[in-house]
Amino acid sequence: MMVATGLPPGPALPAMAQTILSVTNPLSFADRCRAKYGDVFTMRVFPVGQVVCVSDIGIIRDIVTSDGSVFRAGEANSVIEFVVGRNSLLMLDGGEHIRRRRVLLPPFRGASVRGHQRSVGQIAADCARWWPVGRPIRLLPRMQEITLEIMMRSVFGITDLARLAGLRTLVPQLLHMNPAIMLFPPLRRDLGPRSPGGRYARVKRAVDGIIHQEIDRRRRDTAGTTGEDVLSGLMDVRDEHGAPLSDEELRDHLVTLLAVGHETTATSMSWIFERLVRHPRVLARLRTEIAESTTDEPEYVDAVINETLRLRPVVSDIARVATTDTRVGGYHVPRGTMIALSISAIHRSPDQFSAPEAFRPERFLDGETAHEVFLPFGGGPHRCLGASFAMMVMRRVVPRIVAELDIRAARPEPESARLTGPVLTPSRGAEVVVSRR
Ligand code: HEM
Repeated sequence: MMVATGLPPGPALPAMAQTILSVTNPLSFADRCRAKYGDVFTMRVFPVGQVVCVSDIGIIRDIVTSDGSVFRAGEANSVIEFVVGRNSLLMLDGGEHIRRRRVLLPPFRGASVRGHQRSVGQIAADCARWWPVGRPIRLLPRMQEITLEIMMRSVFGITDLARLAGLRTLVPQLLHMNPAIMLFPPLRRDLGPRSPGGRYARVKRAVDGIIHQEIDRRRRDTAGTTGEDVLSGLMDVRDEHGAPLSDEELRDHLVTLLAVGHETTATSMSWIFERLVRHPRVLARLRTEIAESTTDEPEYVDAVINETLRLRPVVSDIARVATTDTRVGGYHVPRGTMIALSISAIHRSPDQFSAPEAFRPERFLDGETAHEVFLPFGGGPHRCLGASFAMMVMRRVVPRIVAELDIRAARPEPESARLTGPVLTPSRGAEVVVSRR
């Protein structure tokens, strides 16, 4: 194959204009670029610089399943190391990543995840009970309340009311930081209580304090770590030398799970309702299937979840950095280049899905959808560790809400997708009106 000498072509717009378009209108901007430049093109995005965007399934599969020697996730995620810590899976690649990931896997296997089903459904019902009726509400913050509660109880296993109350206030501040802190590392310096870095450091210290209190409590607990929650599972694991995880590792893993698990799942559930209220036939069938199903998990619930993850994959792009000079799609890509692998483009490609823009959950029941091109949780060594957990949460929360509430759109126009950090969110926060059934 001929190797072109420069980076792939891409839009000539100023970097700031490309940045604004890729945040406010990511799907249609990327579609326009693809239509003009093909499946591999270069965008210029502030503050990263040149980003090679890929929407060819073969290239994506090769990069995602590679061993991390050339295309690394750790480098691509380094911007959040100051939040999640250096032991986080998000910072690692290669052998070290595989070793740590193996240690983290047991609490995320099917049987362990199923243990949380009952409490998850109850948390959803308890939260939804307080939703105001008869006027427009944004579902996104309400779904975030539900998933935060689930993370605190099922993942952290916290029961102490003061700690729960503390995290309820602090976690949103930790995760919704001032974007300037993320973009400009010098701003992270603690220059006193009123500086952005000082405020952030205070929140982080408070969250870490609560996590360490919880870890200490478990270590002191003479009954041992027999809880059902993920933290108990992590405290039980031993590495290949028989050593338990250090407090610092436990903290980094818990904050990572919170950072990547809570908003992704909440946003997916918001998109599910954003789509459902605009597709009354699908909502009606879902309601009937839930009411009449003889199993705990009607197939149609999964089909609705999957169809939403297909059209609105909350992680729309998987990021890697090339750590040596290499080739991508016949182009020379220099070391240090950021690569964005577009899940949303694959999911909406007419080559892979018939009538790709149509919201039609049935496509997941009639065998039309090939497993290899449905990638909402990524693939390869970095595939989402919490995929089963996220699916379990959505399978419990969505039917509970559908069964207990009537939901309609607050406005007829569909919500567009925009980027909030790395997550594809509905532009009006999934605005609906609910009433009790
Ligand atoms: C609908 C919800 C979710 C979606 C769509 C999602 C999607 C993803 C994707 C696409 C990746 C791969 C990133 C890459 O290859 O670089 C990923 C990684 C990850 N996810 Fe999820 N996720 C969800 C929920 C969760 C939950 C609930 C948890 C944990 C409780 C979780 C934990 C993780 C972790 C730890 C990784 C890093 C894995 C590694 O690098 O080995 N995710 N997720």
